[in-house]
Amino acid sequence: MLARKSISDCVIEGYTIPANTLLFVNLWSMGWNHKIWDFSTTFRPQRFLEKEKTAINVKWQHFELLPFGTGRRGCLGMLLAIEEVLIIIGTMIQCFKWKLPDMARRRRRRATVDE
Ligand code: HEM
Repeated sequence: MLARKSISDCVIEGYTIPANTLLFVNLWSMGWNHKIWDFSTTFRPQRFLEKEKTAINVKWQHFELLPFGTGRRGCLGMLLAIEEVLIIIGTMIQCFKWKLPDMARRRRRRATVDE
């Protein structure tokens, strides 16, 4: 959960936020928001590679995607983490045989048909 304190009085989308208010950013809701993401409830990692979305990255500039937070208190380990995740996933793919459990396979088939 991202949390920040407002440093001064401000108005956001018509809501007055007094200085020193603790604000929580609902990242879960942003990730599932169909106004931001097509088929937001479907597991489609390729969405990040698709043409219209390629301009969006995780490096603090695009507020629709904030796995590492943003601003002054954004994740200090982001660049290291991005490298590490690639190595970890690559190693796991190489070293194990992967398959979905039956239930997930059925759900995935249904999701593909719905699209
Ligand atoms: C996939 C891996 C990681 C994810 C998703 C992640 C995510 C996050 C998030 C969401 C925050 C809070 C940011 C905010 O409040 O705006 C954070 C803070 C932080 N992360 Fe990470 N992180 C990851 C890996 C790492 C690694 C590998 C390191 C260090 C080597 C690291 C060091 C830190 C530190 C020091 C903070 C606190 C920054 C501050 O409060 O000023 N993180 N991280």
